[in-house]
Amino acid sequence: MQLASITLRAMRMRMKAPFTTSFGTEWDKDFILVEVRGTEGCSGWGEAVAMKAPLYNEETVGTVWLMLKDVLIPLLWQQPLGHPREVAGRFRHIRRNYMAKAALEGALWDLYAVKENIPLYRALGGQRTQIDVGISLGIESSPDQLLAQVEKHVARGYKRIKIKIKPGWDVDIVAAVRRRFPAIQLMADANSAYTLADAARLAALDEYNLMMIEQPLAHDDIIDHAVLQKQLKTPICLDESIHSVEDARKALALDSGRIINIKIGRVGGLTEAKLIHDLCAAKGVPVWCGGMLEAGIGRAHNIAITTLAGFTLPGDTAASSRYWEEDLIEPEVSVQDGVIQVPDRPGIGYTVRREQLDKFTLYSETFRPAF
Ligand SMILES: O=C(O)CCC(=O)c1ccccc1C(=O)O
Ligand SMILES: [Mg+2]
Repeated sequence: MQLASITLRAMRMRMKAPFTTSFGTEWDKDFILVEVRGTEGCSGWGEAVAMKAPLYNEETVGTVWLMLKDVLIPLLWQQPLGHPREVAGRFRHIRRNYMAKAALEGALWDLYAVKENIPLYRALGGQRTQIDVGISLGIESSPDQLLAQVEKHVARGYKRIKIKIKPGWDVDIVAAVRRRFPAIQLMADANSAYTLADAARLAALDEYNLMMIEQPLAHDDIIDHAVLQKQLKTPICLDESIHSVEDARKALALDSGRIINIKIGRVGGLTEAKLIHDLCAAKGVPVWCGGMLEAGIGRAHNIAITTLAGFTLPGDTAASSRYWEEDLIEPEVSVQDGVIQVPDRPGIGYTVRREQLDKFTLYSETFRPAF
């Protein structure tokens, strides 16, 4: 793969509504887009999912920019790349910075698929032509407001409802949602808001037939999660704690959780995401694709990875219109009866709307190989 240039864009897009988790409220979405250009003029696109502040993990929009510019892009210029699956190896000696790596690797996978004239999901070995999706609903200012959100999205056909919990917004809220919607597939995500001292409170959730409880304990823990899992009937799903297939192997060996949320950005890219998928498939552990409130390009990558056979549970990839007045891609991601039709066009399968991109670009910089 010959590269002519790489352009980074710092983006800011206003969401339709603020999104609140146990770690805070997000309204303006700041993120970085990566465009890799081949020598024949084709482009591949990637989206970095790091937030403005290090609340979900340690990366930020600022650290991603720095890593891409000073470390990762220069590594690409060193020698030509044969195939995008080599990118992860090229970056392996660089510690962490998974979201920065994933954004660049994703753009290279897209460029590769465009040049091969095949859909990205096919390049990854995906088979599904449609995927089931759920939705992640943030913390609201009252239980009634959350119930209204649940009602609205159940009516739209989302196959699974995830609600965010934190101390003080947990058992009563889950009980209220379950009382009103006895039959829906329901789960809760704590974003690391609890400790083992809360085990009894978390065990009280066993009564409500949740599909899983996502990341109840610390973002860097797999030991306490294993202790907690023994006290719960509800399966634990790990999100923040898993950054690699090695992390996944260790967590499954300890029984720290029985389901894994795979986020491409959190694990350093599509290649590592696929390795985690393959490990879990071999062990009969269900996986699903998480979300980071992505705009269209990140959303398209999530759709592509979800076509792998082991993604047996509905993920968090909701419709563009759940987040944005107007997305950056054409067509937008649409959900009908809880299903997304996977686009069969080359690359990510959606067209990037450049005029729309320019509207939300705060700053951009282009890098070229030095000869
Ligand atoms: O709708 C989405 O993209 C998923 C939203 C979500 O749950 C989330 C959003 C931002 C950061 C972390 C998480 C999470 O899965 O923990
Ligand atoms: Mg989560």
